[in-house]
Amino acid sequence: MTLKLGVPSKGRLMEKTFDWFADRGVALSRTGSDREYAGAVEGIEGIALVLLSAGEVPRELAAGRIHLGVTGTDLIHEKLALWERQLTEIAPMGFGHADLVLAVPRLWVDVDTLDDLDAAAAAFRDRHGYRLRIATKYHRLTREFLQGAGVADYALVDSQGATEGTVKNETAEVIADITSSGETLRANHLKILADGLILQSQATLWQSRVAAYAPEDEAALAQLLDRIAGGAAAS
Ligand SMILES: Nc1ncnc2c1ncn2[C@@H]1O[C@H](COP(=O)(O)OP(=O)(O)OP(=O)(O)O)[C@@H](O)[C@H]1O
Ligand SMILES: O=P(O)(O)OC[C@H]1O[C@H](OP(=O)(O)OP(=O)(O)O)[C@H](O)[C@@H]1O
Repeated sequence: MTLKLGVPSKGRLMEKTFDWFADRGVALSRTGSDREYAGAVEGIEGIALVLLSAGEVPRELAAGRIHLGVTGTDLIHEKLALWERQLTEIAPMGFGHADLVLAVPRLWVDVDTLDDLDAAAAAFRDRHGYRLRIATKYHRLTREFLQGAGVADYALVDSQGATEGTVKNETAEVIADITSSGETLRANHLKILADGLILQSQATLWQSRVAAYAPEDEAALAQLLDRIAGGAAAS
């Protein structure tokens, strides 16, 4: 058996994940051609690299097909209702910081809080005959948050990307999406509700509690946890 480590296969999360492990004496690399999803781990024996989409890491951890995985807190909390039973959080990694927020058109001058949104949602329904639409890919987290806030008069619209564009495209009035620099919200004339922070996320290393661990996997894991406990080497 080998200990399977799942990491995002491309983009900002992959590069920063590789740097984070390198700082702890574990070299992750992509092997083969640019387009081949194959990788290698050097520095600790018995670990295999699995390259996959950040969005699929939660499912693979929960199924026990990978032992360790890197992805954002947002994706774990959204996709795994029972994540605390299925996973252990090993280490927040200090990058991939993003806030999941509720945002409304900047032109809605009377709507700055969840209470305002609640009132606006009722007025919207009266005026238009259908519910205020909130576009998001974070269905569970958004529903839970709005339930906690007592906002019920809305309909979720699925948006798997370019969510901020849905307001201009008139397929939604409100969005729940992640923001980092805030540029995308600003460019799309949206503002965050004052109490509209749903979740703060960052890239995190998770361990599956349901995967099978052979003795050699336990040994590789112990070595890796030692390196992580030792922190980043001074560069
Ligand atoms: N602008 C951003 N700044 C920082 N972190 C971000 C940003 N956008 C997304 N993230 C984080 O990166 C992780 C992956 O995001 P996302 O689901 O958008 O994946 P992706 O890069 O589109 O890859 P894939 O489509 O393969 O899943 C999430 O945890 C998210 O919080
Ligand atoms: O606050 P900012 O720094 O502008 O970043 C936020 C944007 O980044 C992510 O989009 P991504 O680039 O992953 O594309 P997507 O919308 O297709 O998911 C996110 O969905 C926001 O749109």
